[in-house]
Amino acid sequence: MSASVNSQIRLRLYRSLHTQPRHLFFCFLNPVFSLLFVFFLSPSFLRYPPSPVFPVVSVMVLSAANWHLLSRSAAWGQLLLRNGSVYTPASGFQEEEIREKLLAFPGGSVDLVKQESGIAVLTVNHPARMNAFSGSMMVELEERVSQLEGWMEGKGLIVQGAAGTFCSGSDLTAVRAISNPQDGVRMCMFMQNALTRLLRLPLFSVALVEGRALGGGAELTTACDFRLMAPGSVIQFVHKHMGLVPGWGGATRLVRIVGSQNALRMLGGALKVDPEMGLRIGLADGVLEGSQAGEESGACALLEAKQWLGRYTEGPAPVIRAIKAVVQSGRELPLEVSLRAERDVFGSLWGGPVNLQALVSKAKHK
Ligand SMILES: CC[C@@H](C(=O)O)C(=O)SCCNC(=O)CCNC(=O)[C@H](O)C(C)(C)COP(=O)(O)OP(=O)(O)OC[C@H]1O[C@@H](n2cnc3c(N)ncnc32)[C@H](O)[C@@H]1OP(=O)(O)O
Repeated sequence: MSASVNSQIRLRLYRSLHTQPRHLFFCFLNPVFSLLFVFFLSPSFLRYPPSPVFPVVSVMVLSAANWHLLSRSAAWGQLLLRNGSVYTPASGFQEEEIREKLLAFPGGSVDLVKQESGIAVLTVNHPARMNAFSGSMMVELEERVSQLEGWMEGKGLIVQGAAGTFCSGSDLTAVRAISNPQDGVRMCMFMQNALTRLLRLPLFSVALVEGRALGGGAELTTACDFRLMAPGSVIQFVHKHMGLVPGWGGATRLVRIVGSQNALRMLGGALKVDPEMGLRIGLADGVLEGSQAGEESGACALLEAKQWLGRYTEGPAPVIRAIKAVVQSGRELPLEVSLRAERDVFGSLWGGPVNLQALVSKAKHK
């Protein structure tokens, strides 16, 4: 197993022990049961006089196996519980039920193209409805995030909308059909899981905002590390006008990006944030030049976004992914847990091929 995979597992173990303290209890209980089993059921105890060899050797073997399994099981437990999700079956969230329901509202697609360069492009594709998320697109988004989680060569991700506009939120046809609170909350949990996992991916992600990012579309932009806005584009949390607040995690992430005062203004006033305002409040990380109009503009914007992202994704994948991993820990974890995670990620790189190569080449950072 590669060092970076190992460090990912350890990182998940930290998260798991932090967010699921009961794992600590099992870590303790499992060895205790093993010891009881060895001492009272071992053949040497069923004989007289008892020989110490079997229990001692068994305790040693079981302790090693226990440690290995337990440290892995907490991590893998977290992985099995859908790797970085907020809501799990343990917290009463039945993902399959809402998935079935969402699939009853088809239309559009969420397309993923992974490139050799380590940059992937995720396209929200439903132009007839300004790229609104149908139910099946929500399910597809979650599937694409799973694919990206398994993509060990990935360094960067561009999230865009098809046909020159970003995304107009939930498809109102689906919204009307599931307008009861129970289904609404389950849809919100499903999307919170998918978008949280999107933001936690160990690669640099950027939302390429052309045209409009409305409602859930505005929330999607906050699930990326960066936002690049094209001239004339708008990010607008229209939820207030819908008698709602954001539910896909957009408010929580927005506060972390622009601060609570700006978030209050944006949500309270359903403000239309243009590129200039986006830059001023820290929502946008860059504005595209985008002089091109018509059909060509989308391809140009994507090319520009790739070049913009290139300054962060230039270099070997393990290093790029490690950088995102330590920043992600700092974003989410308590100080001491994050410091330990940083130590482990650091340890996975120190003395590794890239590090040794850099030492040999005596790089100067002028
Ligand atoms: C759960 C709530 C929240 C969330 O998930 O967090 C949401 O996201 S709720 C959805 C919020 N979004 C909206 O309310 C968008 C409503 N639409 C508009 O404001 C406008 O359509 C537009 C996006 C500003 C575009 O306006 P314009 O350029 O004038 O085009 P059209 O209005 O003609 O739109 C073309 C076509 O697209 C359909 N459309 C647009 N958005 C949606 C949507 N979210 N759901 C379903 N359909 C949508 C629009 O109805 C037009 O279709 P036709 O009428 O069939 O031509």
